[in-house]
Amino acid sequence: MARALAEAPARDVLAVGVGPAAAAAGTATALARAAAEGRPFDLVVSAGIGGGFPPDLPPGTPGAPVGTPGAPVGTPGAPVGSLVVADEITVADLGAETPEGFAPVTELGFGAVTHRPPPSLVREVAAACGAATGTVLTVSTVTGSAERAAGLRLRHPRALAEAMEGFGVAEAAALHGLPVLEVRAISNPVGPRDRAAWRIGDALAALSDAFGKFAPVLRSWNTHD
Ligand SMILES: O=C(O)c1cccc(C(=O)CC[C@H]2O[C@@H](n3cnc4c(=O)[nH]cnc43)[C@H](O)[C@@H]2O)c1
Repeated sequence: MARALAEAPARDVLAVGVGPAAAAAGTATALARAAAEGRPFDLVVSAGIGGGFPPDLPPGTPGAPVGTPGAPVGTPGAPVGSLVVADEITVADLGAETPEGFAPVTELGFGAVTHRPPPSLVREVAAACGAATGTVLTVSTVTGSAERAAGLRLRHPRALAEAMEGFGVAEAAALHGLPVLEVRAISNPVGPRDRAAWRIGDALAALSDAFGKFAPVLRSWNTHD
């Protein structure tokens, strides 16, 4: 989180735990405390590792990997080791199962399922660190099957990645009228559970490298969107 100060902006790094509820509670508490102390934040960044949806390239494309079954051909994805900056932060499993399939809470008449970070900030941060931009889903359960991956991809064709905190952080930021950004370094493919394939160390190294590259953007970014 970054604070507007007369001199260099201050940054606080907070480990808020795993999952949207812990992330929302931790973020909201920190924002409220800072505001009460007269040192409010002006930007909230949710960052961590995440699962990347494999790209579904047209058949015959050289080197085309096997993507998510059921995803429209040509759907982009996020390979392990890559970076994603969310242009949409969407909660994927907040809703109800109905005979017609999953219904998001918005269709039931409640709340929100998507937050949109400021487009210019997304563009500038992604350009600075070589990240792809797209939807990052927030889930409460790490996807562990091809069927669920395919279902998510069908409902969210723009999704590049899934993680577990972004929507919670975004809800807290929205409550405080603050812009939010989500950055994920891809540690594993979204799909059938294969714990041995997770590259957490490499993803954390990529994330820390990315912060070094886009920190100047955060410092100079003004809320002009
Ligand atoms: O299942 C395990 O053995 C296991 C071991 C270490 C970590 C985990 C996690 O589930 C970490 C969740 C943590 O990382 C983010 N994350 C990373 N990849 C994904 C994913 O494919 N789907 C959802 N979340 C993911 C998440 O934001 C959490 O903070 C499991």
